[in-house]
Formats: sequence, C-alpha cells, structure tokens
Amino acid sequence: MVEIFETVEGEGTRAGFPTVFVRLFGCNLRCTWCDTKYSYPPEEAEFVMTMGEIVEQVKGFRSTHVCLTGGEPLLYGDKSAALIEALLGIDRLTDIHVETNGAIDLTLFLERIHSPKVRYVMDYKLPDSGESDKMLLSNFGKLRGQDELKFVIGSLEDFHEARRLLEQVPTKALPLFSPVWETMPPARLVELMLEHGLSQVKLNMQLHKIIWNPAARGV
Ligand SMILES: Nc1nc2[nH]cc(C(=O)O)c2c(=O)[nH]1
Ligand code: SF4
Ligand SMILES: [Mg+2]
Repeated sequence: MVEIFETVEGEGTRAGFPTVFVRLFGCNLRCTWCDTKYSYPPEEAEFVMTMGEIVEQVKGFRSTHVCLTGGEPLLYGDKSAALIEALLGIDRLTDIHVETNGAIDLTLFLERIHSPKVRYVMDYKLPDSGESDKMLLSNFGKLRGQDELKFVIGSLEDFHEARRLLEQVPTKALPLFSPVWETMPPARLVELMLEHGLSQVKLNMQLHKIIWNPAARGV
C-alpha cells in the first residue's frame, strides 16, 4: 500500500466528486513524466494491509466514489480482481473506478467482474512517456461505454499519435486528452483540439494540481 485518502476526484468524467483514493504500490512502467514515483521501487511500500483492512478503512469515509490507483492497481491479477470485488461489498459505494495504464490486459477483469459500478479509466501511454511500446492496443475494443480512455499529451507528436489511434482503432470508451503539466500548456491543447475538429474528445484538466500545489501528495 502507498496511501488511502479522501479528496475530490481531479480527473475524468467524475472530476469534482468527493472520492476515496486507494493507492497500491508497484508499477510495470516507468513513464518519464510520472507524478507518483513514490508508488514503486526504489521507493518502498508505506505499509501492508489485508483486503479486509482496506475495506474497513474505505468504509470509514463518506464518499460514494472510490478510485483504485497506483502505481498500477491491476498488476496483481486475481488479487487485484478480489480487491475490486471486496470493495463492491460496501453497499454505500456507487462508483469504483480503476486507473490502469494500458499495459495490462483487461480480459480477466471484464470476464470476472460484471457490476456496472466498476469502470476502467485507461491511461494510454504516448511516445513522450517512453513507454508507448508496452501498450496493448487490444484493450481499446474491450473498453465499454462507461469506461474512459485517457491520453496524456506532452507534445505535438503525442497529440497526433492520439488522434491517429482514435481514428484507426474503434473503442466505445470516452476519449480524454490531458495536458502534461510541465510541457503542454492547456490553451495550446485546446487550440489543437479545435483546429482538428475533435468534437468527441473531452479536455481533462487535473483539478488537484490547480487546487493544491502540483507536487502535493495525498490530495
Ligand atoms: N484528486 C486526485 N484525483 C486523481 N485522479 C487520479 C489520481 C491518481 O493519482 O491516479 C488522482 C489523485 O492523485 N488526486
Ligand atoms: S503507469 Fe502511472 S504510475 Fe506507472 S510510471 Fe506511468 S504514470 Fe507512473
Ligand atoms: Mg495522481
């Protein structure tokens, strides 16, 4: 485990809703612009919890939304699925969204978990991340209407690659374009979206970086 905290969701369609974040330790990627480098080695996990303890802690908050994140929360296969199922046992929750990185095959999770409360927010890595060769394009077609497909855009090259992928690979998920905080001014990204007529793409600003210090943890 890295941390469990309650704040408002900063991203995606549920941005602004009070949400409990459950951040698991470990990631199979090393993105250049990663903002959670404390969630994988050489850093160490902050603490260890059983699934029962995680559920108890989540129960202690009042938010009806939960975000399971990392790191990469689906790194642990059956165990990740079991944690999602355990969270589904909390009656209060109406939405459990999972921030996954595009390098984990969703098949296992989609075949095993059928609740409409569970949604995947896939962060598909573009060239600037340095990890685009690890992406599983086969996930695009597996995402459903309630899922989100987020592209973190750091440069013009990233923008055109995201645009090309959306044109060529069918998906039911909602596409989101999110500017890299340090290298892509949001105004420039909006200009590009309008210039290319991307009327089905939603701009995704990281609210938590606007509300708090962009380097702050646990917000
Ligand atoms: N407020 C807030 N919203 C977020 N949405 C996704 C986050 C993440 O780190 O995965 C995150 C986060 O760390 N904080
Ligand atoms: S997948 Fe996410 S947590 Fe892992 S290195 Fe990339 S940005 Fe960081
Ligand atoms: Mg974050």
